[in-house]
Amino acid sequence: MQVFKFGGASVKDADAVRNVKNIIKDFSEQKELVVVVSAMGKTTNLMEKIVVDFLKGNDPKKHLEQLKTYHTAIAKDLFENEKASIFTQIEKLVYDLEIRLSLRVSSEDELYDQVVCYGELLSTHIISAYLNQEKIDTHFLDSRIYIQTDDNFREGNVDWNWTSRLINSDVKDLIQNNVVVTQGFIGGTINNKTTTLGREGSDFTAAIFGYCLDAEKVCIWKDVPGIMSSDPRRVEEVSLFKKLPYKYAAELTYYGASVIHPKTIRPLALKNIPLYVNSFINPADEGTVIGDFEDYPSKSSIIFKTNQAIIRFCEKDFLNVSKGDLGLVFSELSRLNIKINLMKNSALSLSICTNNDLSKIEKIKKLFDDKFKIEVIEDLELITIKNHTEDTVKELGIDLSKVHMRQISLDTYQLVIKS
Ligand SMILES: Nc1ncnc2c1ncn2[C@@H]1O[C@H](COP(=O)(O)OP(=O)(O)O)[C@@H](O)[C@H]1O
Ligand SMILES: N[C@@H](CC(=O)OP(=O)(O)O)C(=O)O
Repeated sequence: MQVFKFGGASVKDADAVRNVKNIIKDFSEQKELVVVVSAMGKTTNLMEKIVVDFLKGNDPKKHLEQLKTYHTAIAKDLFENEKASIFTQIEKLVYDLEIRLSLRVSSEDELYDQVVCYGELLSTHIISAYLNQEKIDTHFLDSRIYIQTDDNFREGNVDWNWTSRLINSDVKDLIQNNVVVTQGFIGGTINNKTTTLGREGSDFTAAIFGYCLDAEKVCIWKDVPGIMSSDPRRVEEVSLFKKLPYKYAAELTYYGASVIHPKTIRPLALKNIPLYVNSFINPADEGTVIGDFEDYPSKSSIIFKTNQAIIRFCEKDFLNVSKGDLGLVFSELSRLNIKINLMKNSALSLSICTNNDLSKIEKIKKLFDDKFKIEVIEDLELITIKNHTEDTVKELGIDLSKVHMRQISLDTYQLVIKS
């Protein structure tokens, strides 16, 4: 069996959905298939606006209306029968969401997950109904019942044992006669609360299904030809990696290559399941395959990680920083799930480059205000060059006097600059 994943860009309008249908149709005649789908276009950003509006006490009606109009317009273009049940389903989902907003929750993060999931629920309802209309026998699967997580809202941790058992108990049978369509990005807890797996987490969902079902391969369909030496939106001259070892791909995603979610590689590598990255624009093209390959690429790749901040813990009263409870700093960073993307220490300070999550940074400031003088620099970008050469560094044309942090090793060159 195989797992396909289609992200927001691949289902952003009716023509895009028709293209996805053609890709599935070509394939589904011969094979068992699970299709993981994200929210349409930029819907998740809109869902986040609904949450923010609601928390500010503003009426989210305008955004709810936008949500309904966008999905209804796509459905109108796709469905021949204007009385098809999908139209009632869209209305009902948006109505449910409105009710959901008024129900009690124990935290803002919990509310976020209960709301944001509607993007994926809308897209999968539309796509599975459309595939059925197009005579592709399709089963709609609610992934919240199968992907079991803890209640760490906004970044649920997968319970692999239950998830694997639940997926195996049903999905293996379902794929015999149907294409199974399910949501990326969302899971559920033992108390039937919805959780999410972290922004852009649908790639990870595909890897979870692939792992649990011992897939022959997982294929994520993107708007690029595959994994390139850099983000083609940022760098003009890029080349395609045809083959990548799991470890190299894991490194690229760790440094911030947004083309694959960082959690995707591990489950697949553990079972030696190849991950294909293909273009939904040119589906017949070769793309990239990530697998158990020996050869580490030697060409340079440049990775941009935006929305970064530096937290600098500086000495107070000339006390060497290393005497100032560094162990405690690391344990609090870990407790707050603050990821260290780059780190540098000196006699007088410890600097950490991390994702610019203001609420977490505020917590750190409060915790260590008495021990260190804490400085925060925001609006930064972390640039990583793998296999750097003098030329690749020069081509970036960065004024080194404006660099906030720099680290160079034999095969990796990293710097943090104002974005
Ligand atoms: N090394 C890279 N190779 C290819 N694409 C990259 C790379 N780094 C970043 N990207 C970006 O990733 C985008 C695809 O990922 P994303 O937009 O998250 O897809 P989706 O939402 O469909 O899952 C591309 O449009 C490209 O701009
Ligand atoms: N819809 C979610 C999950 C996701 O993975 O989306 P995409 O596949 O479009 O990156 C998000 O935007 O975060």
